[in-house]
Amino acid sequence: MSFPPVANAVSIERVHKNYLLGSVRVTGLVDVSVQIAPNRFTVLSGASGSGKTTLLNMIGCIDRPDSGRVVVAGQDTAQLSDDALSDFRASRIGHIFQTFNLLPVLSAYENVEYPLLMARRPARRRAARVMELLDAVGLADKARHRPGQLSGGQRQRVAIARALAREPALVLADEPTANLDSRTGDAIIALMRRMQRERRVSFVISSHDPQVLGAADEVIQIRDGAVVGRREIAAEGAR
Ligand SMILES: Nc1ncnc2c1ncn2[C@@H]1O[C@H](COP(=O)(O)OP(=O)(O)OP(=O)(O)O)[C@@H](O)[C@H]1O
Repeated sequence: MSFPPVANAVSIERVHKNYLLGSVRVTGLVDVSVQIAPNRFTVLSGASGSGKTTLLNMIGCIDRPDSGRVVVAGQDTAQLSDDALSDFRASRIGHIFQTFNLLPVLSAYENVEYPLLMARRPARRRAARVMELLDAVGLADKARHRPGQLSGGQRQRVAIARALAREPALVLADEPTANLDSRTGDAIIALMRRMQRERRVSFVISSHDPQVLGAADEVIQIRDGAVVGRREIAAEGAR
């Protein structure tokens, strides 16, 4: 399936989100408006508890805002029922997590294949896609290994391949280097950057890792649930 190009990968308009902890209201996001251009490597930065994960969860359709508009890859998410939102999320958004979140009983191959099985892709197309992706992340020779037989960096490579399996418009990564040593983290950042450029996909990453910030096209600073600054590093295509 092909999709028309969109002006913004993400458009967030006046989003508010609170959490209830018992009877206590905890602020997640306060009146956040932000546009994220497509085909870029955008980093959300901020101290612990500032609201990065909450914002990423809004963009990733994992959670809905209390009020405001969330448009992802041209789709106003409020227009979708919960089931349609799950389908949209699975087909258009890839997720990468701090703790990798691979299925431990499946091999690297099967972990990458899983979203394609869910999408009912025919077996031959699945096999070609999985091997192309494992090759792209440098793990073609580890296809039969389970996560427990792989290093942290290798597990994150599998997770990157899995996130890209369905050719999403957007890949979201929540602190993707937090559980890796700095050298492995650097390699993972370089891999994500390369995938972003080669596959013309938008990456939005929450991180306070200086190495991740250093790789960004743009940094969006979050504090106390609000966007407090933006730093443009380079125009798209200029890096
Ligand atoms: N499910 C929840 N229930 C209650 N409060 C929550 C929930 N999720 C987040 N919060 C609160 O919302 C605020 C923003 O949290 P969030 O996880 O978005 O921050 P963060 O910037 O991602 O932090 P970190 O870098 O530590 O992951 C914090 O005060 C947090 O305690």
